[in-house]
Amino acid sequence: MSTLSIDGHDVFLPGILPTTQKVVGPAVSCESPRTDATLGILDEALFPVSIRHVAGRGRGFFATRDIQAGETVFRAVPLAWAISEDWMKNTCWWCFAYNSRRGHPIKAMDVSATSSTLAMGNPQASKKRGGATAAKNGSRPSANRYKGVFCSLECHQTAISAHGGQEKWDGYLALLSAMEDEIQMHGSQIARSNKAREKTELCSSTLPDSSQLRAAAVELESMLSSESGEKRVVSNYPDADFDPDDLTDDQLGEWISAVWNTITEYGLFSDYMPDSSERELTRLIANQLCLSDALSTDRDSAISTTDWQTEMVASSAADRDIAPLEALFHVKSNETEVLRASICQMQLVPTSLDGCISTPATIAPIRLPWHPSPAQILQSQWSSSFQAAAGSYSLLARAWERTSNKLGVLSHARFRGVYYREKANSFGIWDPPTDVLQPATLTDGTSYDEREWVGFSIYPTAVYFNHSCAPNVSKLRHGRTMNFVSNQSVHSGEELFISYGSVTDAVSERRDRLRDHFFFECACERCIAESSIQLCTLDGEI
Ligand SMILES: C[S@@+](CC[C@H](N)C(=O)[O-])C[C@H]1O[C@@H](n2cnc3c(N)ncnc32)[C@H](O)[C@@H]1O
Repeated sequence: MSTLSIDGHDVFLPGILPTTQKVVGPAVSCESPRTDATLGILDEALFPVSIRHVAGRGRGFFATRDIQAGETVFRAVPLAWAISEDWMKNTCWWCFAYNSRRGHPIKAMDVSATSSTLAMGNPQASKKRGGATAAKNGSRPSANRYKGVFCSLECHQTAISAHGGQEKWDGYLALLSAMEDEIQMHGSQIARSNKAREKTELCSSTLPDSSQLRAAAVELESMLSSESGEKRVVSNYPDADFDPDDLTDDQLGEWISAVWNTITEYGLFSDYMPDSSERELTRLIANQLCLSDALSTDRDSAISTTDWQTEMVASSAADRDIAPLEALFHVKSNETEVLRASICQMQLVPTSLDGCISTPATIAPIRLPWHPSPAQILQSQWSSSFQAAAGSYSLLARAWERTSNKLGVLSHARFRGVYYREKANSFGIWDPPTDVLQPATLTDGTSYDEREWVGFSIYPTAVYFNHSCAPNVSKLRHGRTMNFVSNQSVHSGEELFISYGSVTDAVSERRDRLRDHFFFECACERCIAESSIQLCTLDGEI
């Protein structure tokens, strides 16, 4: 346990892993993405695109020559994926083929679960078959049998080898089963406490004032120190006139890590059950962590840009069906954007005595500064996105622990490094698989609304497509492969855009949606044009 003294306050720095604990897999951390100004042209013979920086949008794909409508400008394969809860039995876990009526014939069961299923019906059989193995491994067998389904034996075998062989594949299914156990065991209890929490949050008038908050924090801290025999947390209080925009990303990042240390140390939010879409994201992360264990046990993130470029191009070639792990290191993490938005929403310390709660007097814009205590964190109104992240981590970490003898330690930094890269960068897997802009353009007569959302997946080499509400590129999925096809002619040097969602709504709805789901203010040409028209109309009315 480390402590640091700032302005006479002991600042608690927990969460540093003991060196004896093994951390496997890639060191994906919360560092900023590599800027890769040098990514440049990929391979013109293969794809007519380059990656360049563009003011206000970061990196983007640009045409390196004139492109005709209907040309494939890029192709990508996934690094990790998760099938939606609703269609687990109907969607092939490898090629994403969807069969809504009959499901798929090949079922791959979690073998660790077999023993516990037997245990429930026949303890003797359990002892003989699986119980001993589970005991030897030191892991608890799951009560839930997780079954992957496949449309063919070939898909089944390919998935197993992609995961690093039968043992690792079994480990992945065991992890999913353990998550399912956690969901079922804690589900109803957690739903009750979520409801109670919502109720409290609605009654914002019941928020404690600053002296109550301090008293609660001091009480909790003294309770914790008397339990552990040492003084563990001393929190300080920030200046009241603080503006979160004064913080640099690095300062904010430091503060976020400190908050996560407190959250994980005290198991805060461990009673928060993520909703079904968060649970799907958590499964995607589970898949990515298991796959990365198979893909690269010892490699760290220090791969050179040139090697990565070669890998990126190679992974887009037709014979690859899994993206290189290194590509994930280049994906932009959205953590600071999400948390900046949260801080603005946080109503933390009442600054006046008349009961009016103002936006937080929160973080002093200094070194590492305000270290909230568990009581402060629990009594603050964290944004739902923060609760969701902490709840997802807690769910995965509990399941992970049950299978941890194989998987190493899941630190919050490792989880966040993946979570905030995959959260707003994954693509939905839809059936029918064509990303069309107008329902009328569907050739098979299916309407856009009838498309089924069967899961989602991260295609880390394709995340450089920025969004436009009038995109010039459409996504066309062919099995696991995502093809990016121009839907109009594009001149050399122009940027290539896809759409991140429905483009048929009004400008304010589109922008709200992009802000809520993808954490950015859309600055596409169409939004700018339509919002200036809106402003003119408003002016006219006034
Ligand atoms: C999937 S990434 C696209 C690649 C990204 N530009 C990068 O450098 O990694 C999505 C991010 O790009 C930026 N972005 C994409 N489309 C945008 C748009 N229309 N207006 C403003 N920012 C956009 C936002 O920062 C968003 O969070």
